[in-house]
Amino acid sequence: MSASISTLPNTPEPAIPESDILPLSGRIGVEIRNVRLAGDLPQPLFDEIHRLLLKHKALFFRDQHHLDDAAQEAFGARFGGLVPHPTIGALAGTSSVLELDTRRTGERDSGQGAGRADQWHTDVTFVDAYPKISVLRGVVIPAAGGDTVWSNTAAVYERLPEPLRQLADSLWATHSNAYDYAAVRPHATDDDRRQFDRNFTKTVFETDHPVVRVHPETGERSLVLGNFVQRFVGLNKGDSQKLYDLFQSHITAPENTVRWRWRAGDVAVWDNRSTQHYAVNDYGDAHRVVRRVTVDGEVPVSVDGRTSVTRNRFDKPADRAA
Ligand SMILES: O=C(O)CCC(=O)C(=O)O
Ligand SMILES: [Fe+2]
Repeated sequence: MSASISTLPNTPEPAIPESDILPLSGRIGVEIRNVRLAGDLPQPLFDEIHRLLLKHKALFFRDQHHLDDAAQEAFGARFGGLVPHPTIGALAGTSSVLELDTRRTGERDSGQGAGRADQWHTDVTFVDAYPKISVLRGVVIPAAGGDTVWSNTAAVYERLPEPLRQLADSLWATHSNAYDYAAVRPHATDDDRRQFDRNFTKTVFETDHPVVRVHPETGERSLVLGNFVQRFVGLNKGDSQKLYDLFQSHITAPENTVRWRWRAGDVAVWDNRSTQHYAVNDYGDAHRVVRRVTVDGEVPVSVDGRTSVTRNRFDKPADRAA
């Protein structure tokens, strides 16, 4: 006699069925279907989203048109306390939203050039306890272009040749928001430069992070680099640049990345402790607006148990900040 339903072991329904989890590449990123993001998601569903985030590093949800700033913040706050950007602050009327709008410079400039984050980076690594998770919502998306690419820096670390892994384990890097804007933005106007000084770097931070951090939730090791790195501790600029390029070349290798083609209403969530990302700047003058909330992070811990330190934090002198 075949087992009747009532005698089958009691396996609970998964909070997200397998068929709604779509891998987007071999090493990072899944799209999750049929979930309506909100601050009041049932706990089992939220726990599953959190578990998938730790596993896949980046999650993507289409058609979240119901989300406004407050609802995006409410969903983000399920992961922990939200933090505004340390120098730009929060969009008016929100507690922590950062807007990247290609038509708005000045007050709203992210410091990455008129809303174009086209440098490989991890968010806000110039402070010690930088955000652990970012939640980004597509608001205005160009008809073509404007994709974002993420890299899995834990997968990169795991696949480094052993001698490079050992080197990375032993290195520390100084990160700062006061990077060489003119070098990164050769076409920037004097006004752009002044806005950068006035907003993004009105307070300058210099923080030393281990190049390899141990993830506080998974125990995985990942690389902590990206465009806020100034130099490696104990190395000069020239040697630092070569080593940086070497490690970054592994991070930006297509095999370690996922690329998301945005539509308005999409939401991307990434584990900022084990990823870098890059907003592709290929849409000319087309309008693009995205809004981000970030969740307060932990101070990174190195493979030998030491923690990151902010070495320097100072306000720009009045003549630069004016
Ligand atoms: O514009 C994007 O797609 C990404 C912007 C970015 O770097 C961020 O929101 O942290
Ligand atoms: Fe970013």
